[in-house]
Amino acid sequence: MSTTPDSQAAVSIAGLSKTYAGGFQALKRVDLDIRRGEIFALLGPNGAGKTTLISIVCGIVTGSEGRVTVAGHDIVRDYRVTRSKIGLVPQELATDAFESVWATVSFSRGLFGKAPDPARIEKVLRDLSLWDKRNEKIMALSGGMKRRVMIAKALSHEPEILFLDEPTAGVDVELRRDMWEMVRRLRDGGVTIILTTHYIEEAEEMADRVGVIRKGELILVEEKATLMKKLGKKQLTIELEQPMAALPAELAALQLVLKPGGYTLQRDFDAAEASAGVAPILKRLGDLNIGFKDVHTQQSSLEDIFVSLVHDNSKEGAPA
Ligand SMILES: Nc1ncnc2c1ncn2[C@@H]1O[C@H](COP(=O)(O)OP(=O)(O)OP(=O)(O)O)[C@@H](O)[C@H]1O
Repeated sequence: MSTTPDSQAAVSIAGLSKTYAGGFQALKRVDLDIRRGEIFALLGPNGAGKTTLISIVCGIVTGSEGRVTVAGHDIVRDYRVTRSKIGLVPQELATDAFESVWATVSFSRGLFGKAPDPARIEKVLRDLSLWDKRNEKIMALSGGMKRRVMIAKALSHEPEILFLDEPTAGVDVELRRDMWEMVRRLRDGGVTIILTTHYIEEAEEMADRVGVIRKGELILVEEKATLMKKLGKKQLTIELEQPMAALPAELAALQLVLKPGGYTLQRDFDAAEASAGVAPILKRLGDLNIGFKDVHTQQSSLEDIFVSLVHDNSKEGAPA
């Protein structure tokens, strides 16, 4: 277990624990390095410790043990420096309802000691489709627009690292897609993104790497693509024209299974063998003159993987 933060990382967390005043341990010796320029998705069920982790890095909550650095700066010793490098979009919409969008976002920049920069604020508002609303009071905006304002505030001081805590909870599909697009643009512009989410689809769509946290423990950190490859499954289903009374030995040798009723053949692949496996099976059926009406494959999603990690793995601990 590492105890020295990595100064090259955007965020380096070493041996971080948090016990709240009542004695509840929300984080247990978490080690995690967030690479510069990546989109990192932190997944976990309710109460797993995601907000606690983000809040510590952003200096809102104090850790009980361990060290965190942001771009090589200690978050406690160099608080002002590290905080100015971070933009935080919290779960709760917290902003002054009576101010205009423009004033709110400009003021936010000022809080970080940055000189006014109307061109920068204009760009942020335009990128978030808020430009037309710049003179409206926050209270007059829809929920989705208010959420955009929260993001604009977080971006107003040009952070290197953006934390998004459940960014699309409760937003409609269109806004969710817009936000994903925007997050990608930010990443392409060099911003490191850390997001927490309940929507596995969001992590699947967006993340370069995924971390899974459960009961305060980081049980897995993996490239999303590797995770899908390692733990993903594919299932091939073949609907036959004529039912089979029993599975012929030639098909059993291909690890096909005959489902009750005799009309359906099935075969499970792990992700590594899946792409190569389907065609030979279909060819073999053709050679044996076995007619089929339909063939489909189903791929397990990150959701299946996540559910199995969080629920089935409680005794074994982290997977290899
Ligand atoms: N100030 C606090 N005092 C005591 N316990 C707390 C405090 N804040 C959070 N907790 C507890 O710590 C645990 C982790 O909470 P946290 O908000 O970090 O989880 P989360 O993964 O972000 O969950 P959610 O997605 O529901 O926000 C929860 O059991 C929560 O009740």
